[in-house]
Amino acid sequence: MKITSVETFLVPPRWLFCKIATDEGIVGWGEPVVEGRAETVRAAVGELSDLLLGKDPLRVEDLWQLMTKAVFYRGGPVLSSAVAGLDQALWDILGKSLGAPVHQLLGGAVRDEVRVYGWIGGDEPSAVAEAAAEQVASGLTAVKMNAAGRIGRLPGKHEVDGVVARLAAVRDVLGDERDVAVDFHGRFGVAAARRVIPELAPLHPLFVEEPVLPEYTHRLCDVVSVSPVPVACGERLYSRTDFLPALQAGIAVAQPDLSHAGGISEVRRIGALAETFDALLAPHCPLGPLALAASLQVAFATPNFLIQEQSIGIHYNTGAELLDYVLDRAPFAFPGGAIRRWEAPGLGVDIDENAVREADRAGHRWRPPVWRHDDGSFAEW
Ligand SMILES: O=C(O)[C@@H](O)[C@H](O)[C@H](O)CO
Ligand SMILES: [Mg+2]
Repeated sequence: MKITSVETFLVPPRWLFCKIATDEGIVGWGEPVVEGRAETVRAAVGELSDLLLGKDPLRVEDLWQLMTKAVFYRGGPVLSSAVAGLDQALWDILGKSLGAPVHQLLGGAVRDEVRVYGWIGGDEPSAVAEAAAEQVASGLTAVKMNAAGRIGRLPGKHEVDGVVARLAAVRDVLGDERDVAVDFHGRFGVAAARRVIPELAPLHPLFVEEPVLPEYTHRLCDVVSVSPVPVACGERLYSRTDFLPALQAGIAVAQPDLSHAGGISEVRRIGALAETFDALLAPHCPLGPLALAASLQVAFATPNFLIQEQSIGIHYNTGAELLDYVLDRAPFAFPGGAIRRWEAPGLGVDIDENAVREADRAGHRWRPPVWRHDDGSFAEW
């Protein structure tokens, strides 16, 4: 089998899909994207396709080695995301060529369903509580909220009280049976995270996420060591070697994104590395159907797995959602808050190619918001 073409599609709300075609008619789909830089990743995919055209797509690992190493300059969000989506498409082709779902190729299923969570937004405690109620009504048993909106690196009492009040309002709606995780988004500094997390602990968040920015991973241990709540991070880490210091710092939950961290091939290895630190895998995924399917295939076959993020119904992906791009929506249903394992070959996604081509004609220009503090200086989003 030989690869004959690599195409990309810029689809709203903020994603990029790729399609690898072969001379035997089998095609594979993937999602190579980093949010806000879809066109940059699209260019990187175009350059990487030089390494793929004419090659045997079934040699997934050899092609992964080429894509990550034969470029000399390696790693980082753009290149690793480009490789990630192409890697997903290669696994899709491998599975389809063998008539097997990817999780079977990864050693077979270790679980029958994957618990999923959805994001909830809102500024005031009442707004975030309302968003939580909506997600509970949709069937989810777990949600994730931001700790705070625009906030100082060293928040004062009023701001800290606000963070606690937001989580308390959500806990009220969820009761004791459901779970809520709290995303700090790197907005707090190390000292602030050390101060705030113990105050959140009585409300039992499932984990706190990105308490420090990825560039301060060398300070992560100072947060983990005083945190009564499990610490998670990884959406802005792109490889095994990026995860090593975070795991050494003691994170409990590793959150590689299947579309950022080198795809199925590398996230599989990040999961194994995490296991040697007694850490769990909970892939990041505010993305589309291919990224979610790749995450689920890994989850079905990974023992040290916790929970999966998914973007259905979240409000910041406005105008389109992942179900718009699939012909068969049934696999993405989450009765009881969990997605059941399904056995279609490859990634198991029935892509609506017409919808994808149509969406690409409109494209998108999604960018992260730019925030400022009251004094006019830059604020972390
Ligand atoms: O954990 C999450 O889903 C968020 O931190 C998103 O990754 C961020 O808004 C960029 O998409
Ligand atoms: Mg996050």
